[in-house]
Amino acid sequence: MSAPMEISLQNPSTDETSDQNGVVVSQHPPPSLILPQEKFLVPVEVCLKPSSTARIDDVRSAVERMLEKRSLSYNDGPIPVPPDEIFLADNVQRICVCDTDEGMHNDNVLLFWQVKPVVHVYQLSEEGPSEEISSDGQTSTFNEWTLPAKEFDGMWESLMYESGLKQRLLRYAASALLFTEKCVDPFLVSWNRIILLHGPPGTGKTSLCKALAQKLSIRFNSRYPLCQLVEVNAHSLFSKWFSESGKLVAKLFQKIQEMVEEESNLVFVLIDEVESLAAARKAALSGSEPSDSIRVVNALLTQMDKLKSSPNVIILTTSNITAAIDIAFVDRADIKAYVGPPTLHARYEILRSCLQELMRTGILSSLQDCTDVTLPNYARAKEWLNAPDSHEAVLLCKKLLESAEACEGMSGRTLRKLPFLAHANLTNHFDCDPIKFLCTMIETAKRERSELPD
Ligand SMILES: Nc1ncnc2c1ncn2[C@@H]1O[C@H](COP(=O)(O)OP(=O)(O)OP(=O)(O)O)[C@@H](O)[C@H]1O
Repeated sequence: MSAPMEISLQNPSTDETSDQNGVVVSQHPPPSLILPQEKFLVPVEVCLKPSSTARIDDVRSAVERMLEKRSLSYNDGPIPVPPDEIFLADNVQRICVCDTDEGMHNDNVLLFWQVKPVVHVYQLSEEGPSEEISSDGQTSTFNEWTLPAKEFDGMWESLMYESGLKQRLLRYAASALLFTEKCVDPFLVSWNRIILLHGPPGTGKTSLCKALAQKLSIRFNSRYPLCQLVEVNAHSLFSKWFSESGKLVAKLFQKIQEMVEEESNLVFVLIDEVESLAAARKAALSGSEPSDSIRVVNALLTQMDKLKSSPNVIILTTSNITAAIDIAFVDRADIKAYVGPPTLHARYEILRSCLQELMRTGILSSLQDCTDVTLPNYARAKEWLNAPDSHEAVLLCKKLLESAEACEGMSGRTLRKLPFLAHANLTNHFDCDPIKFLCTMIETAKRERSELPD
């Protein structure tokens, strides 16, 4: 079997090395140019093996020592554990560098001497969700997870948005937790710890909320060793047994209050389809819904208001309605972010990750002489547009861009399904050449688009 290879059209010169994106990196820092205070903080996330019983502090120190010995550039992505690091090899599942694009201004690369790594060590919870079922025995009113949870592993990285959205949410939450931590007087500076994500169906709003909670549970685990996510389905609170609904809300919030009372707990409350509250209130006011319904909405809003005074709660809400949602607490959301259908850039990245997964699993054949291909990101793909087609990777990249263009208007959910549909459309499942596959995918995309509602 041939060795793993990354695609690079660049040949590094003699005394320079090339990092995983093919960017040429000088091995020699000019220390006189960089002052220590200019170092950029780069999060490094370290996931422990499920079997590991190592102390978090010991692992953190071992990773910090290992990183000090490293002398390459920092890019988002995994860092292999060196085989001679026995303690780390025994305990660590993976080490991942994050958010380096924040610090890359014009240089397009962060060199090791420009960086101060901030190491976060965590272990995934394998408990799974615990579900609370309403007394009709059918609807689940809320799900609860201990974070970071195995189910949400990799979710943050899989979500592709216009640059800035994910970082904006992360920075907002970090500021909110810092203000709370420092006991900033809310009468003087007010902030609510409420986020509303709104936009069309299938654009990843619910996933983004869960992924954000997971990320924060990793980044803030030294301050909050226990993190929980409670997912409330707003619809299910309007039980068909109306008198039950009030009880459901009371039960739900009693549970959340108990979690919040422990000040080392960080609690995320995710309320999906928040517009159903507004709809219920409107219908109740117009007389078409029983008054019990409005009592439930009001009870919920009162409870949410109470929760806001707890410093260790972040409320995440989603809505498919993009027009203003007229309910009191959503008005108070600090961040109201519109999450729209993916742009060309995001579509390319979503399809790139799909293609890589199909190559990794052997469903599609890899490029000649490569067993493990990292396809170029969007910026590099655009640079390759004028390169000659003689290189198979260039051809693949151009086809991938063409596929992303053919998917205009599709939601992230549809895009993630498209490679599956394209595979099912192949006439010969055993001839899995990636370029032919992309041609079929373009056809499939055109057909899917023609079937989209106007
Ligand atoms: N921007 C994106 N990048 C990558 N994947 C995406 C994106 N948007 C959606 N997806 C995919 O679509 C799936 C569905 O997303 P999710 O259910 O979170 O969307 P939603 O906006 O909450 O939908 P709805 O409003 O219908 O509940 C996700 O699991 C994810 O795989």
